[in-house]
Amino acid sequence: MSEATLAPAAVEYLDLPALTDLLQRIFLRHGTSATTARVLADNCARAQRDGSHSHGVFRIPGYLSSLASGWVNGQALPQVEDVAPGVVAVDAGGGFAQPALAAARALLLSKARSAGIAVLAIRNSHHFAALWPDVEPFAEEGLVALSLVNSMTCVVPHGAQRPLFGTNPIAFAAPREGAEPIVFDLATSAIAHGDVQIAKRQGQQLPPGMGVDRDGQPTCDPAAILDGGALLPFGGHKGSALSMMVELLAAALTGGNFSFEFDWSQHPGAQTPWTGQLLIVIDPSHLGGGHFAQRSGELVRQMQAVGLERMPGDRRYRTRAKSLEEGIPLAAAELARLRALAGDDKTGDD
Ligand SMILES: NC(=O)C1=CN([C@@H]2O[C@H](COP(=O)(O)OP(=O)(O)OC[C@H]3O[C@@H](n4cnc5c(N)ncnc54)[C@H](OP(=O)(O)O)[C@@H]3O)[C@@H](O)[C@H]2O)C=CC1
Ligand SMILES: O=C(O)C1=NCCCC1
Repeated sequence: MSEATLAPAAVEYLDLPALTDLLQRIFLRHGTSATTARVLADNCARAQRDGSHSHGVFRIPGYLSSLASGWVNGQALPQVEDVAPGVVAVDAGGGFAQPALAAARALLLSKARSAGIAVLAIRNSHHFAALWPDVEPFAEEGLVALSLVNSMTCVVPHGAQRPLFGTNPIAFAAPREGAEPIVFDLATSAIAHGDVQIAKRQGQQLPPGMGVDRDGQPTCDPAAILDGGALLPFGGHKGSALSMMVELLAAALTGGNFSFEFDWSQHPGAQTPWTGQLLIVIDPSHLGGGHFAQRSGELVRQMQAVGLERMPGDRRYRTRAKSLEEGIPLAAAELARLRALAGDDKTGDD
């Protein structure tokens, strides 16, 4: 059937509280604690609201199969350690990274405000989400935040023969006077693993330069990358160096696993990387005369004056505004699957 004769997929709209509630009930029904269900649902619903499609509801089956396989502990109680005036550590207990961050957040914030800078080292944790939700709220409170998390071996270091690094994202958020925070959040691979999975599902080819097949040959076929192939770092040796830095800061520094160190082969269905995460939070009121938000606003104005039309984060903020106005669009079939997973549809297959 040609595209022109295809009926548009049916779409339904939920507001943020309704989607969060639905996702929370799914997590609860599949073995997480109430806190973990609340934190993950909030994270995932906000990703969907902002159009972070590779890390929104697309991830729910992976969360659930990882829980079902016993790979990740949905009941873990994060242990927060007050290490030094500017250092907080958390042992996530083999649970998710986001509840660990939530448990340590107040202490991290008060240390950053009093010392000017504070570091949070999360270890023994699973991060399966977008990274911007971890940093953006700090910038909304006037702080600068940087976070790094490593994932699972699927990226060939520049100049190497086989994969070793994860897709290892870096997210940064800074306050800006009179506007939303400046935020970027990017995988250090040429493309996120989730986007390769989505391309495969949709039968699309990738642009050149994203990955290699099982023989190390360049390919645009997402299936060849996922089936024994690998991704490449973005920007050659430069992205590769940043990915190495993420391994060092998110794993070696926190006490977490490198992307190549965990073995999930005995847990069919496991998809969540068991690694570590680092967050650095700076209170700019201690530095630079305390005018950081004005200065960042000035920088953006100058970037616009030389022709910049789109800042990192603009697409998300636009999608967020549209979602708040119209509701969060979800394919009707996807929403039906989510409702079945929550037990809302007693005839549904979950
Ligand atoms: N948990 C994990 O282990 C992993 C998670 N991820 C997540 O995957 C997600 C997607 O990553 P990735 O595919 O690298 O992200 P993208 O390449 O889509 O975007 C990266 C950043 O660049 C911005 N951007 C994109 N296009 C432009 C442009 N033309 N001009 C200016 N800025 C632009 C984006 O802003 P905007 O958001 O507004 O589009 C975003 O901040 C991230 O949320 C990341 O955290 C990735 C790897 C591993
Ligand atoms: O898209 C990615 O790349 C990843 N996202 C979640 C964790 C695994 C890697």
